[in-house]
Amino acid sequence: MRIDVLSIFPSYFDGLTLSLLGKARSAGILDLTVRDLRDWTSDRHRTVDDTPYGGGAGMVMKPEPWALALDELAARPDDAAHAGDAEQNRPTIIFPSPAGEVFTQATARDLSSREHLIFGCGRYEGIDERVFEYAAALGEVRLISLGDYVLNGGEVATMAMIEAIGRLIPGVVGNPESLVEESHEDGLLEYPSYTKPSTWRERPVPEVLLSGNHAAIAAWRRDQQIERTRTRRPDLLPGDDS
Ligand SMILES: CN1CCN(Cc2ccc(Cn3ccc4ccc(-c5n[nH]c(N)c5C#N)cc43)cc2)CC1
Repeated sequence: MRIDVLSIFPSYFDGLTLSLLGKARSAGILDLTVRDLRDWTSDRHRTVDDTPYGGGAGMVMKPEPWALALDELAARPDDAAHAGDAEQNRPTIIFPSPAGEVFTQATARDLSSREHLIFGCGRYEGIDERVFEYAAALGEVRLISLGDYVLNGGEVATMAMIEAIGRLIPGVVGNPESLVEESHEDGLLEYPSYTKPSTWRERPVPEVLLSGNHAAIAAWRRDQQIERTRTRRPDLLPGDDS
């Protein structure tokens, strides 16, 4: 998979050279490039924002640098490998946005199957709306929100999405088994985990986990998942219409 990130704060993504994603990049499983949007400006001040038409607080990101950057990234030579299949060749262009669809594990799984993702990290009060229309001619455009709270830009959301997507790419996580029993993978929150010592500061590990009875352990874990989901996230339970 290829991932391109556009941001005016590219160093935000230095953390992606670490740990599992860093190893995946070194192993060639993940081709990730972070670019500074200002590289597509032409004035001395490398301007990317301006005042909003119609008034209002703050600044809006100018469309032209985005269009020039997306033109270049959406047509990178790697796509020539799929020159024959136009649809396969088109990237998925993701703009983090408080006005977007909410990012879930299902979104991560969907996006992890794509060939080429481009993340456009906005700042200020957002990006000129015409950029999203322009980008639709280059690929599938998705406005995606990390959740119902306001961040200062798209970088933190992009980091979270890349981590959630990246760990689903075959070969990134050493033991694919660990991707199965996770919160949200089966629609429920995960069961509690314990390790040595079996009693820690007078707190014992639940007896069933020491029993060796795998059927009883599986049943206890499922019960824990259901109980945790019922008390913490009833909205995830089937039949909940909240
Ligand atoms: C006219 N007014 C109407 C109210 N808006 C509100 C507003 C819009 C953006 C920002 C800052 N910002 C800029 C780019 C950008 C991308 C993602 C996110 C983001 N926030 N929360 C998530 N889950 C996010 C994600 N993912 C925030 C971003 C701040 C405040 C401004 C304009």
